[in-house]
Amino acid sequence: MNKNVGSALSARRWMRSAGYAWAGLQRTYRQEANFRFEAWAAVTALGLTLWLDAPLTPILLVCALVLSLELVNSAVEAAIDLLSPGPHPLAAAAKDAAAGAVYVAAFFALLVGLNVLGPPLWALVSGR
Ligand SMILES: Nc1ncnc2c1ncn2[C@@H]1O[C@H](COP(=O)(O)OP(=O)(O)OP(=O)(O)O)[C@@H](O)[C@H]1O
Repeated sequence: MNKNVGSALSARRWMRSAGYAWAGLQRTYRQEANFRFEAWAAVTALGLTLWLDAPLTPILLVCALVLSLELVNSAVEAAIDLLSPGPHPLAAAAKDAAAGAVYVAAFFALLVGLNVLGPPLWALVSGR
């Protein structure tokens, strides 16, 4: 196959996959209150980081981790609801573990946030 035709096809495939991913993000944002809360918490944390001129990389990483895990948690919930509409101990185990992953990430994200943003915020409010 001509090299240019090949790259045009992969670019089109990539655009189509990105479209599905964007639809997944929008659907999760509409349907999951936790995802909306975490998305706005991430926007706030990033805004504060830029305003305080604090290190951006750890905040970017923990925001990406929490939001990605919430998306995976939503995917697990949807798959379990499809596969096991009635109660089942394995369905509970899968959903609880996926939810646990989000909480572990959120807990450590909170610690990173306090560690990175706490000192400059404290200096600002205490006037030091
Ligand atoms: N099919 C099932 N069988 C057994 N237990 C289930 C089942 N579905 C849900 N559960 C239990 O209920 C809990 C809540 O599940 P649910 O699907 O309602 O998620 P949720 O708490 O509404 O999450 P979110 O708020 O993110 O949508 C699960 O963690 C699990 O313990």
